[in-house]
Amino acid sequence: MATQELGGGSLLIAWQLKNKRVLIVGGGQVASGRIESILVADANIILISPKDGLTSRTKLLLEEYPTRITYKNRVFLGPEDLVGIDMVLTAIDDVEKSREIYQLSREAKIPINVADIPDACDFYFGSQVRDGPLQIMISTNGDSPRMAAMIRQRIERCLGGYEGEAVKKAGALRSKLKERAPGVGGKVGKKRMRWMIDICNAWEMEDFTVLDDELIKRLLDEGWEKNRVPKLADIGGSRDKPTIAASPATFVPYAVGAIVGAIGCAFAYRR
Ligand SMILES: C[C@@]1(CC(=O)O)C2=NC(=C\c3[nH]c(c(CCC(=O)O)c3CC(=O)O)Cc3[nH]c(c(CC(=O)O)c3CCC(=O)O)/C=C3\N/C(=C\2)[C@@H](CCC(=O)O)[C@]3(C)CC(=O)O)/[C@H]1CCC(=O)O
Ligand SMILES: NC(=O)c1ccc[n+]([C@@H]2O[C@H](COP(=O)([O-])OP(=O)(O)OC[C@H]3O[C@@H](n4cnc5c(N)ncnc54)[C@H](O)[C@@H]3O)[C@@H](O)[C@H]2O)c1
Repeated sequence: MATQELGGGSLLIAWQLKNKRVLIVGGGQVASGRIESILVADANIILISPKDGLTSRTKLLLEEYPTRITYKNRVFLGPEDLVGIDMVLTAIDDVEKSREIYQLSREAKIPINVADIPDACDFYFGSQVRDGPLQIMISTNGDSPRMAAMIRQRIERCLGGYEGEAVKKAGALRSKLKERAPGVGGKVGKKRMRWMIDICNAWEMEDFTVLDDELIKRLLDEGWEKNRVPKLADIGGSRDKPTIAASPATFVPYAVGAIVGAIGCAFAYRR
């Protein structure tokens, strides 16, 4: 199989911004979208923009997140506004000023995005689908932001609405598993990864959404500890009814569970 030609794109990464300080210059429509993206990433915002230029969406965000956003009712002043800043985003209707802020940020080695000048960006924003911890980014690398938004809508139509919750529960299972079998790499790491892959492959994605603390404990007791891959029903869980306590007599061993799972998957993937 021929490989796709490498090049002409950008590096799509999930930048960890928690507790970092992000300067946003401008308070208009574009800035309000940037504010939301940065709040999602758990960073702190310093917003510089004269009050008369704030849109109602930006004002609402300032009201809703007073401790996460430090607001400065003025224009950008100069290098002093960049002190202690980890990332700069500008969304202002002033190209000269944007370029000036870009130069200052480069000198200070702070990564910057200038909303309307692609060649003054260290990184671009993308169109994104967000569902809890699940984020999907679409980039056309500057070729067509409108088409990026349209492709996002297509992806949204294909999703079932439960994927974010399923991912969140899989995350809860993984962290409980790591508590029982701690350590990075080595034999335990390999075994842990193998078991997580087997569980994810054997379960329907929707099944994860019903996992709670009790079911996670049972899954680890009956699955991880016994080197098995039980299905949701095997641990007393159900997508139709509330959790019931699983008695040892009702526990279906892995082999039977795998056959049922395979049939289930075959149905799930038929469209
Ligand atoms: C994805 C999204 C994310 C976001 O901004 O959060 C985003 N733009 C969105 C929408 C959008 N932006 C524009 C239109 C009008 C129609 C059109 O031009 O297509 C629409 C459509 C609409 O509003 O529906 C105008 C526009 N955009 C840029 C310029 C400057 C230029 O191109 O020179 C101009 C003025 C062009 C001119 O003057 O003609 C530049 C950039 N816009 C990017 C991102 C980066 C490249 C992303 C990529 O290519 O994948 C990049 C390079 C820099 C950056 O901003 O990071 C968001 C979709 C959110 C969503 O709905 O999902
Ligand atoms: N990248 C994109 O996706 C995209 C999409 C649409 C528009 N744009 C461009 O992004 C820019 C912002 O768009 P908008 O719709 O949010 O504009 P807007 O006019 O609604 O907002 C501009 C904001 O910048 C503030 N401002 C102006 N000069 C300032 C300064 N020196 N210091 C601090 N704040 C200042 C204004 O008070 C206002 O709040 C425009 O140039 C627009 O062409 C980019």
